[in-house]
Amino acid sequence: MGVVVNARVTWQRSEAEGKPEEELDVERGRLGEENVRDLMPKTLEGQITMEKTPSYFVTREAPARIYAMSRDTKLIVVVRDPVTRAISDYTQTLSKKPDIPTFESLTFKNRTTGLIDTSWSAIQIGIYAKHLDNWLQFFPMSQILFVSGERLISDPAGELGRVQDFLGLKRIITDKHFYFNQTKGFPCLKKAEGSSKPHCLGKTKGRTHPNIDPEVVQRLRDFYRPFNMKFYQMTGHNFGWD
Ligand SMILES: Nc1ncnc2c1ncn2[C@@H]1O[C@H](COP(=O)(O)OS(=O)(=O)O)[C@@H](OP(=O)(O)O)[C@H]1O
Repeated sequence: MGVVVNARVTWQRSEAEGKPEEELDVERGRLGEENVRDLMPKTLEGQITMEKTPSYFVTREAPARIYAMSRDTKLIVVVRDPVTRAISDYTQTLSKKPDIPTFESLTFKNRTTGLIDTSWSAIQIGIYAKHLDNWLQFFPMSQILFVSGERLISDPAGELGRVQDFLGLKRIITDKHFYFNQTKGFPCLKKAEGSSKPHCLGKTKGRTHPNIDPEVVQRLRDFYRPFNMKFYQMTGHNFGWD
């Protein structure tokens, strides 16, 4: 969640460097593996450094680059229902560019035939099985943890429990760390490290989504179903999106 609660974990967030993530991704691509290490915070013996960039999972070159930097890297990916994910993605773009076409018109290559535009990134990113295939060329499943975005909201401590186990950390973060904030409509931390104040995620997390034509939503559900099934099979985990 971008807030360090466990002192064994140090955090690198790309936005913290003051540049848009896309720009940084390009820059990192040009920099080469050794220099990526230089961008990381200094880590003490026994500490874990985390780095988070949303586009890694869907970037073709990312698995090879990360493997070249450290083949022992543990990978954590938060996934949510790809249909909701696409709408959330669209909502984010809409907040920056209010003049873009409707979600419904961007979804289809041809609305009459119902042909979905899989080249639209909001749709492409949700084909998780395809992206995972790319990672499995370099990393075994045992080094990848998929966190359920839905459970991260309904049971944050439970999901964080899985993360801590995966990282070999003591379960320091428990139910006691969270409360449900009625105004925000999401769980928040009772207090962040070094502060006695509660901490919710920012205004850009948990935006209201626009209403989408239910027929379009259904068409997308049908589109994603086989990819979701494949993904459940590959991960051995039913995320319950269908
Ligand atoms: N605790 C809590 N508080 C607020 N929001 C929460 C929380 N847990 C998960 N979420 C969901 O996180 C979604 C936003 O994450 P992003 O996709 O923007 O993350 S990322 O930084 O781009 O990786 C965001 O998606 P939207 O609802 O579409 O805004 C939230 O649903």
